[in-house]
Amino acid sequence: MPTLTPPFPDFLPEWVARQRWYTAKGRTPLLRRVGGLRHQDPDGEVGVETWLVQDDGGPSPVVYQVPLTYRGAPVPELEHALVAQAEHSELGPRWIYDGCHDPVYARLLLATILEGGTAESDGGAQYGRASGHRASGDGAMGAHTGGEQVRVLRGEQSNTSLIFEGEDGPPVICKVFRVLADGRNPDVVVQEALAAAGSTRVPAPLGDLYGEWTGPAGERQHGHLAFAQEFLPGVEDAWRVAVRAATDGEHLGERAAHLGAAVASVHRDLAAAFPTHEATEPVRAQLRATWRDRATAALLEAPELEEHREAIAAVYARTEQAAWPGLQRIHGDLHLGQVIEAPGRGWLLLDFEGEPLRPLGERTAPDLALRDVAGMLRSLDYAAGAAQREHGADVAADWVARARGAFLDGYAREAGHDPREDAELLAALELDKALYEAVYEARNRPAWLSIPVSGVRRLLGTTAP
Ligand SMILES: Nc1ncnc2c1ncn2[C@@H]1O[C@H](COP(=O)(O)OP(=O)(O)O)[C@@H](O)[C@H]1O
Ligand SMILES: O=P(O)(O)O[C@H]1O[C@H](CO)[C@@H](O[C@H]2O[C@H](CO)[C@@H](O)[C@H](O)[C@H]2O)[C@H](O)[C@H]1O
Repeated sequence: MPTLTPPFPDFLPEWVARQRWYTAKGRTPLLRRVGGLRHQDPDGEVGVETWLVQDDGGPSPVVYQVPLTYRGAPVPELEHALVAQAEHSELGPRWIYDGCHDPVYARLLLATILEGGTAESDGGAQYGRASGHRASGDGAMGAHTGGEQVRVLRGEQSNTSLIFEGEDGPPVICKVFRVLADGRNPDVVVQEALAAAGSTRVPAPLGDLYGEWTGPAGERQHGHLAFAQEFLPGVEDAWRVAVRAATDGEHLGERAAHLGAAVASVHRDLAAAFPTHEATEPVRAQLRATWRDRATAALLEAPELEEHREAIAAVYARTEQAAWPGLQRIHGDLHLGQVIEAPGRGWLLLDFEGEPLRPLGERTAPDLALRDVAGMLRSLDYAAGAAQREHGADVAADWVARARGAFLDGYAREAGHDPREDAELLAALELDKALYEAVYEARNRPAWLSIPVSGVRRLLGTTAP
């Protein structure tokens, strides 16, 4: 049995702990291999292996996907992605890299998806599946022959996205899910359903990788490992557009209204493609209980909000008297960073995975479409906060209110009803989102915590948006 010195337990947990996608920041991962597989490098030179590891060191067990490549010589361009340098008892010195940054892994992944390949592994098989949808302007998806340039999308993310651009086919973005959940990933399921319904508000899904691993009780679990879709090069996301506008003192105006209309159109298609439910009293009580539980958990992680405990409960209680619209499938984690502006196509929505900190069952359950509206309203507030924080901008006092107003006007026109008519619900959902954000920032970007904390305080000053 060949051995590696140092062995994986000596370097992998420490490397995982430093990754942006590691969910239990500040703790030491306690990793256990629950699946994985070896890929065959067509040139037989680079070892490619995906590790699926369960971390028992956090508040609850999390399964991570860690693709690694093994090379016999260092690659200077991959220095930033070096996981460890080790000695293999048979092969000699090995440089071990984060596979997502290594083009050899990236091309194998895309080929497995687009060619519908199967790979056997110690934890069960992995299957690639091409979706049959086509990127706009070009149909030749199978023409990806491996000659394209591959790069990793930069920026703050909970997953790792690889971009393939070249002359072999239209550009593709392939998201490698870092945190795995037992069940089909909503990002894949929802985008596929919207594309099948003919929605023009999402990029074309191109295919996915599905795999198996061993669950905590020794049971077989399975879910999506990666998702490939049409990549729209050179586009800007709405977050950049909004922060720049806030910094430059420009109002978003019609652009915000179009954004509202795009969200309303996706909601209409989601309501047609997935089951809808009436918000019966037990359902309402259940949703309120979820908000309250989340608030309790948020106060533990952001203790500066503790003094608002009762005021928060009062905002939720006010929804008891309100009329509730029906529940439907929604985006679930909608913010400005999830929307891109594509030339000639307008705003497109991305990333239907839901809030990564919530359990999968909660993320896929029908919910109020207003939750997404609340997410965008919060995000416009964030954009102003970021313009001040990051760019020292003196954002006009009415910038946020006008952007939010225009967004809601556009939504109302397209949807045929105005979310402002559901003021109590919208306030509760904005508060729930701001509390989620406080937890997210406390864990990931403590320097930004003041943005959602001020948001919570502002929301508690009034119940109207
Ligand atoms: N199909 C696409 N075309 C162009 N850019 C994209 C596409 N998909 C994602 N992006 C860019 O990547 C960013 C992150 O994508 P997202 O799906 O939100 O990943 P994550 O789950 O890691 O947050 C987006 O904000 C956008 O800028
Ligand atoms: O895009 P993700 O699915 O990883 O979403 C997570 O990270 C987001 C930060 O990138 C976080 O969004 C918060 O910050 C945004 C600015 O960076 C802001 O536009 C959003 O309104 C705010 O919620 C998101 O909550 C989190 O789930």
